[in-house]
Amino acid sequence: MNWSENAWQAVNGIYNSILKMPFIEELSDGSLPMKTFQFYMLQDSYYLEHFGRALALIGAKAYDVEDALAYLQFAENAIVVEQALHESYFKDFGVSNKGIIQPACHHYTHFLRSTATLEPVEVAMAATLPCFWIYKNVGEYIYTHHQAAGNPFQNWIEAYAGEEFTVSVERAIDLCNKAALQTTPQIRRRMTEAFITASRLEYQFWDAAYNLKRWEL
Ligand SMILES: Cc1ncc(CO)c(N)n1
Ligand SMILES: Cc1ncsc1CCO
Repeated sequence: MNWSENAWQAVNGIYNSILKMPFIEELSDGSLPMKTFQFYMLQDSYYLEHFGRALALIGAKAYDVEDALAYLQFAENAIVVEQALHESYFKDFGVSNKGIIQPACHHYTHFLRSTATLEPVEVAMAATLPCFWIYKNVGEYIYTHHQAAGNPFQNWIEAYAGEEFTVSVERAIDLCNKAALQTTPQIRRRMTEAFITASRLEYQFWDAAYNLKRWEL
């Protein structure tokens, strides 16, 4: 079993819990309240900015120039392509002020930022992998099992279930497997730990959006 198969097995319970979340069910059938989706989108635009910065740091630290290029391209995509999706939703919502980063987004982005800065590059690669992999699988799951006509979230679903995103995800998985193969058992274990933590934070991110969880003070 390669590193990614083993890591996915470790988060299979988290992934299955994510599929059962009310946020995902209501996103699938189109019934998610618009203000909930709006909260999510605004937080997610902050998330993608910092995710992009973390990917760029990984690109800067990568051992091979090929890996550097891949992560710099992921970084650019996260910031440019995804922001376009967000901008179009912001226009639909009439949002002019994004507000501040709320706790779940703050936690996740700072986990990515500190891991990318302080941990070995292999661990940082593993920390960013759930963002790719869980979203692709959730996007495909919704796309294949829960097509609802006239779903207002169809653009979102198609962005993550799409071919272009799949290519990036497979590349990120391959690069993590290569990194795991070339590193020490100790760092490999830390990669898995970071992968699990990021998967938990994916769950928390949706849970917080569903409950509109803001700073209490
Ligand atoms: C929180 C989160 N994780 C992953 C992705 C996928 O890019 C996203 N847009 N938002
Ligand atoms: C993981 C991810 N999410 C949005 S863009 C991106 C990188 C894909 O190239």
